[in-house]
Amino acid sequence: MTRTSTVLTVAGVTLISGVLAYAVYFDYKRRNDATFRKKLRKEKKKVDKHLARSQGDASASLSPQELRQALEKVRSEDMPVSSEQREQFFMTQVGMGEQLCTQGPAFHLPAALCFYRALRVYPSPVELIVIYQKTVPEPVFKIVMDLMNMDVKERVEGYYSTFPPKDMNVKVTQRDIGEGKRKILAAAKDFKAGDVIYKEQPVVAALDLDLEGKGTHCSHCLRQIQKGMAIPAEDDRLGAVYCSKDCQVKSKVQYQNILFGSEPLLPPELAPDMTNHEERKKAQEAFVEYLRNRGKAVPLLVSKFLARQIAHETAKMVPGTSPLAAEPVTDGDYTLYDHIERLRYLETTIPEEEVGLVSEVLKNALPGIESFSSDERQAILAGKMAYNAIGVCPGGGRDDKPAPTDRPEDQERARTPYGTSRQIGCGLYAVSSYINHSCDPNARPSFGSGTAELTLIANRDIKEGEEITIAYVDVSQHPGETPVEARRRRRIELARGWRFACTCPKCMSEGAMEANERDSDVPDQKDESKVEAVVQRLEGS
Ligand SMILES: C[S@@+](CC[C@H](N)C(=O)[O-])C[C@H]1O[C@@H](n2cnc3c(N)ncnc32)[C@H](O)[C@@H]1O
Repeated sequence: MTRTSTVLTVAGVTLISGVLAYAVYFDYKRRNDATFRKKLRKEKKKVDKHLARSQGDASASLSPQELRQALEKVRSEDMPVSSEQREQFFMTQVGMGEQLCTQGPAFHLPAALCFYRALRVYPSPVELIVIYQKTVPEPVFKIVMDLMNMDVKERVEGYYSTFPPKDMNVKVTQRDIGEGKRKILAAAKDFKAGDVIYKEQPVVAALDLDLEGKGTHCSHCLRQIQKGMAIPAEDDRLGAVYCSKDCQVKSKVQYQNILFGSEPLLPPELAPDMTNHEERKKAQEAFVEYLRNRGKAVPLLVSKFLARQIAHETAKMVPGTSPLAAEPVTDGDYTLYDHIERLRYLETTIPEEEVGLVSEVLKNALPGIESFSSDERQAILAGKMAYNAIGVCPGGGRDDKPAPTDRPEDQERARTPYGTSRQIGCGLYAVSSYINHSCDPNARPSFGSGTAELTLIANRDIKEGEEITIAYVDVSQHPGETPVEARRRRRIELARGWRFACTCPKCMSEGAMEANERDSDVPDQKDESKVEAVVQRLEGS
């Protein structure tokens, strides 16, 4: 068997037999996540070393400029769109690559470019790399790996040059904080007090559990619904209702059907219906019961995020899927995973029961997908939601939220200057996740449309380049509270919720004035774990 037929036969099994949607999730993840990138670098080193031991080769001495030029050329080419076109393109490129390989070292680069083009359209790049490794001559394989590394690296490093989108008037930069750097959101132009800095839709949002299923608020955009106007979900174990057809459809295709509905996820021609409907219903009912008993938003946010990612990836592969399912968070090439990957998170563990319930729901919707929701992945996502979610408080929020029964340190908090006790729900926002806290913030989140759409408003004039801050907690001085008590209250809340000791200018200057108190209640910023100990001590005092 020739090399060509080896590549085509092995690869063709997946291509021709129709790609099962979930294969892509794992490859996509690996292509984008840190572990995969590490693996790539290791592979590259191995090949480099081996080539260095063998005789010098023309292709081994390609300069980074030559490589970049070649990569840019491939990137500028149009990609085939339909699955048939992609399949045809793949076959042609692999065939040409194989032929060019036989023409000698001078043709190694063009050969590698053909293999690289084929790799770009292949749904399971990791699998294909393994195949290439076994079938493509080593110097050519090395160039393919170099191209892949450069592409992935530039994609990763180029993120903040296109995100946030220019029309949001902000940028993510870094600020030196002595013992390291902290990411900040900075103004990209001057703003006047009262200006709208930007508006942002959530990546995912969830109603507080006491409102979910009550029929009073839209489960998708969180808008309050007038009595009698709620549109019930067609088929939903959580009892979701919507304010409009638009919200109903978006919710269904982005996550609701996967988590709480009963329609098959893939069309029968792509995959026979693999679900056991009774089991799927049972798994969803168990998850809903858990959500209701736990009463916390984070598991719902995590499961909605996972489902949205699955819907998003599936939509890319399945012709005829609603474009709403693949609706990007921002324009551009970056996906949900790119956005969430860069966010900081709180180290957390989640109950084994919760991991199992979410996995069961996903597995019963699309068998095989459960390995996408490992306990580690769910814990990281939960930590990201807990760290970054913002409380949704239209009109300043509500005052009928049931008082929490958990111990103060176990209560769920979302970042909001109005106080978590006033929110109707919370959301994860790709851009607003980067806003740091200040006890004297220069901006505030507002929900003027009555939905989870966040409008960031300037509290005072802000100069281009200045850091934008919001208050994560209620930083006002309450009636009857001294400034010292107010400072202590907000700092305890910050430490309990997000485990950091606030270093905003207001805390620093007040702290300097209250030097004695600072010694006892402001822990060393280097060791955030000490904050918890301080909080415990303060609680007892
Ligand atoms: C949601 S993230 C904000 C973006 C973050 N600075 C980053 O580098 O990605 C929140 C985290 O930033 C840090 N942070 C935000 N405001 C702070 C403040 N006023 N003082 C100290 N740390 C702060 C804390 O570690 C906090 O948990």
